[in-house]
Amino acid sequence: MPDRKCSFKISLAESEDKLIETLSNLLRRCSEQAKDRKATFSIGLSGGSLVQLLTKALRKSTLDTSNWEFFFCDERYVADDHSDSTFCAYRTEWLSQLPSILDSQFVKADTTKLLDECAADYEARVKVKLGNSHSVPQFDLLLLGMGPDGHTCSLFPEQPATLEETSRLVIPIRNSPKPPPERITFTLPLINNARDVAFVVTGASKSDVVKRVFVDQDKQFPAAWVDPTNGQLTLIVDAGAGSQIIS
Ligand SMILES: O=C(O)[C@H](O)[C@@H](O)[C@H](O)[C@H](O)COP(=O)(O)O
Repeated sequence: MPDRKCSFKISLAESEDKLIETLSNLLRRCSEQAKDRKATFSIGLSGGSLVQLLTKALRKSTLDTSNWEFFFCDERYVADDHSDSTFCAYRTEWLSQLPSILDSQFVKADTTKLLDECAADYEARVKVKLGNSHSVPQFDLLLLGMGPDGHTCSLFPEQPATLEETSRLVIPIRNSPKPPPERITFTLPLINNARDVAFVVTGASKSDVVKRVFVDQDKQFPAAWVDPTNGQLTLIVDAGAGSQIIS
């Protein structure tokens, strides 16, 4: 197996309840560790199935989320109230299920700006919020999903140049192979500077790509580039997604 910079842990959950418990334990650990360091807990969100899973984990955990700040590891370039918006997906879900989480706790992209400006502006917001305007800010936790093509955030295998970005922390994406075509996304320098990065991947249809990304570290898949420099990488999988990596 190729080497990693980070410490890597796999958590295999036998049922959805177990997976939610694992996710809630991760949230507890990361938020408690953050509390020892500073006033807020910064967490980067992804879309897809994570919206529901995270909602269930937060409901189960009864954690105090009042000092948490929610960012978006990627966002679709649509209006905030559009059904494609990842912010809208969380806000809609949490309004009824987690009403204690306030709108002011979301640091969202301003998609009224032109796409390039929207990405640059989000990078600036991240830097201001995380208090590091000169170097790369450090998230406490990034929660990532992975598509069947091995994409993560909005870093797609068809757009390998996005993986080579070294200066910008948030970039615009055009012609995304997965609709909608315009997006913004965190880049690897920001992702790999996080303290904790966790992938949550479910479903037997992803078992092959899970093996190729997390065991073979096959760099044709963007998710295989995630390797937090001084951080912890966790892969949370259900029995289906993990079937080819656990003997
Ligand atoms: O913006 C998007 O299109 C989604 O956020 C997407 O990137 C998602 O995170 C992955 O495809 C995994 O999604 P699932 O966990 O639902 O398979």
